[in-house]
Amino acid sequence: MSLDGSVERRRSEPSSMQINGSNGNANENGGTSSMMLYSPTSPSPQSQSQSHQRLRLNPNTDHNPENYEDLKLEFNPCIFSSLERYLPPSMLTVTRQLKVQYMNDILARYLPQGERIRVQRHREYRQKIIANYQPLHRELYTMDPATFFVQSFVEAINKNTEESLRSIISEPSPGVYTFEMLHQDFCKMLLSEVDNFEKWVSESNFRIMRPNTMNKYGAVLDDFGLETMLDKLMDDFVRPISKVFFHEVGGSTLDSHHGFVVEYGKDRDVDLGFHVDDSEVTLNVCLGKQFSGGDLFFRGIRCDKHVNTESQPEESFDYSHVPGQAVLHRGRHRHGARATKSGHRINLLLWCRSSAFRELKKYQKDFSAWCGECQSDKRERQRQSIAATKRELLRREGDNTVA
Ligand SMILES: O=C(O)CCC(=O)C(=O)O
Ligand SMILES: [Fe+2]
Repeated sequence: MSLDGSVERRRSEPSSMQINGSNGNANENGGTSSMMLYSPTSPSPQSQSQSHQRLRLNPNTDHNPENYEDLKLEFNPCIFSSLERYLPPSMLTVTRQLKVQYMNDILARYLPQGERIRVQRHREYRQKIIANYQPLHRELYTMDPATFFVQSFVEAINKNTEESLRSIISEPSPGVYTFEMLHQDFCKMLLSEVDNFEKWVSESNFRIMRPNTMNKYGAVLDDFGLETMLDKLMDDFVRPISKVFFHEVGGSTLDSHHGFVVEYGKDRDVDLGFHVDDSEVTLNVCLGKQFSGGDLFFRGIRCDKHVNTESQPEESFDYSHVPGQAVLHRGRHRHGARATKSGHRINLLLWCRSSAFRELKKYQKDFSAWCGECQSDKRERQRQSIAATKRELLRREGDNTVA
């Protein structure tokens, strides 16, 4: 594949696309609300033996679920109370203990023990940070649109029409959307909070998890208390935009996120190899500071099957970061970041995911609604079918003439 030259040189496995996943906390909370409504495509031996354990497709809203808070359970007690409404009628009258067993078996099928241990460890990791880290700017931890965002952005979101969104958003290349978003004061404040966090990390010798599998520097904002604020950012700001521009990849059903900062420059990461994100929609906003270089390069949108296919010249697009300005793109839009040549560049990333879209994707083969390669395959099939029809018509015409 002809990728960006500098990226090919830097990476040890240049021929295959990297999937940039989060470190240790991938999709931790994505999917719990809808997963139990679907059966796995190929059931494990364990799940086959338990295939009699079926849940209702829709919750029984007349049923009043039990409280499980007093029990020591492997999963959060709230999940049991919610899940109880999905139990088959015969299970609603059995003892609480039997219900727990039944639901526990079902939940265990979806979250294997290794995964549960990892989630538990990550929860403990976060608790350790929250118990010891003293935030510098408490006002960052609660969403305040008037101080976080520029006025034009808030107004367009408040109007919440396609027209108002289009009035502030540009699409310099298909599928790449840019707009003025963050207030300079907010950028400065977030930069100093990140500095403060990193100072605490180094002074306390705390071993932190980096944001993803490709960056050696940067920090996960969700891990030091900003999760609730970033949830609001996704729910109230990214989702309304994604509903309009990324509907076909679950833009209207984004329900979990991974929020972090990446850092480039001297003593930090230099560039970022060609990759796709573990997200349906990615929000990338430059926070500053002074820098040169660091452009994003895009090379077309692809589904899993076509992720390593050639890109077309018209799919190449370079974007220069501007502090405060947001770039919004599909996670499957192949991209990377060129070397930051001088100064220090820090960007806020919010990988937004849709558990509903991920479930649906398992049953789909044709992604021509958004994958560039599926689209050209489809065009080719249509071209061949038209050519075959024309040949057939000509043949019949010939037959008629002879007759
Ligand atoms: O450095 C950038 O701006 C890109 C970061 C990115 O693509 C990512 O973290 O997934
Ligand atoms: Fe990325």
